[in-house]
Amino acid sequence: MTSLDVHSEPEAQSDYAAVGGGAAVSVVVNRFYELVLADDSLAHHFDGVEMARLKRHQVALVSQVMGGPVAYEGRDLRTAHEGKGITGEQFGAVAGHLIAALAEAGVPAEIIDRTVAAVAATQPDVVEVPSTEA
Ligand code: HEM
Repeated sequence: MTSLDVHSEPEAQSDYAAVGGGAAVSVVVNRFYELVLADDSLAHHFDGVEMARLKRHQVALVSQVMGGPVAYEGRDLRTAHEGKGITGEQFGAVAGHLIAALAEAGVPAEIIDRTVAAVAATQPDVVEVPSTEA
């Protein structure tokens, strides 16, 4: 290795830094909610929800799971989704929109996989009506 090898410490950077930090995460989250609200199977859940606040919390959550210097300080996810009757299918659709928004922003597949795995782990807290498919 020479002193010109700028890639000598690839693991030193968080996924958050690798994708471009807070500005990039904001772009992804804005696009994510555009896709969610355009999806007729999901949009009704967001009637009357203050989207600016929701986006702020979602940016913090995604930043945190990507290893950014941001702490999510919203409600715990079980409390936030309680009583909404969210189904396994709806959860899958929301996760799909997040993947699409990340991919559109040019986020590398490996980082998408890690981010979505962290989000998928929240399923037991969000879903109240398990998918009918086995
Ligand atoms: C894919 C995993 C999901 C994650 C990580 C997630 C994350 C979040 C977060 C961080 C908040 C903000 C909580 C707060 O403001 O304190 C929130 C709120 C909300 N989520 Fe989710 N969510 C997910 C799936 C879903 C699904 C599938 C639906 C329904 C289709 C949904 C509907 C909502 C609604 C309606 C709110 C606003 C609640 C309110 O302010 O009253 N979420 N979610």
